[in-house]
Amino acid sequence: MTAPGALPPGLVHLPARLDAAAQRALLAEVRRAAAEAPLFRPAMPGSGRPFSVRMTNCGPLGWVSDPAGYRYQPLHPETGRPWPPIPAALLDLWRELAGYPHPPEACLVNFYAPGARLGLHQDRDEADLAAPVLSVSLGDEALFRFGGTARGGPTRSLRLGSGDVVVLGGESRLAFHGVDRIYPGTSTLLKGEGRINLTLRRVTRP
Ligand SMILES: O=C(O)CCC(=O)C(=O)O
Ligand SMILES: [Fe+2]
Repeated sequence: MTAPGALPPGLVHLPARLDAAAQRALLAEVRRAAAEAPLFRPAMPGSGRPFSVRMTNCGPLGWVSDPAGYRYQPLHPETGRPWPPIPAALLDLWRELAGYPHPPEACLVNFYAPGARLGLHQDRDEADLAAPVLSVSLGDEALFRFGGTARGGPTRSLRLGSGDVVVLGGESRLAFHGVDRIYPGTSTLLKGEGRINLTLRRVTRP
């Protein structure tokens, strides 16, 4: 599935960076966070078309999307409460891997049920593009597609498994990327089928 050859500069894939115990511990943290800040279904700006992915957030800021647009906000759109804190294990991972001296402000939690996908996009709602985007996968495998920084350019695919970390930094910070599909039944980490992706981002300039 993965095209041969090196990944583009700034795109780092660390397969199974978290071992099984670390994945279980992180999943327990994510469950606690989702109990406090329930998953919600975002909608596309303008059309209001619902995402197939459900989301929640941890951290001082959370990413939301609704007919009014994409934005970061400090409060959950449905409960009106602040997002729970980012799990310490994720902050440690950021310190180790981000190459950026300030903490992330948002941890977007994406839940992909079988059939969910995320179209090709750039992560560009952040003011400080010097910070990378760092994401961790938990649960079923996913087909992750990435390209360059121009829409419509060539793309390649990478299969992401549970515990994998992907960093989009440097020249790849604004690379187009998305998730074409997940592969139900390829992991036993979650109780049922599905995939969780945790995406850490610095939003504001320090
Ligand atoms: O699920 C993934 O691996 C990617 C998620 C993503 O690109 C995003 O939330 O912006
Ligand atoms: Fe993204």
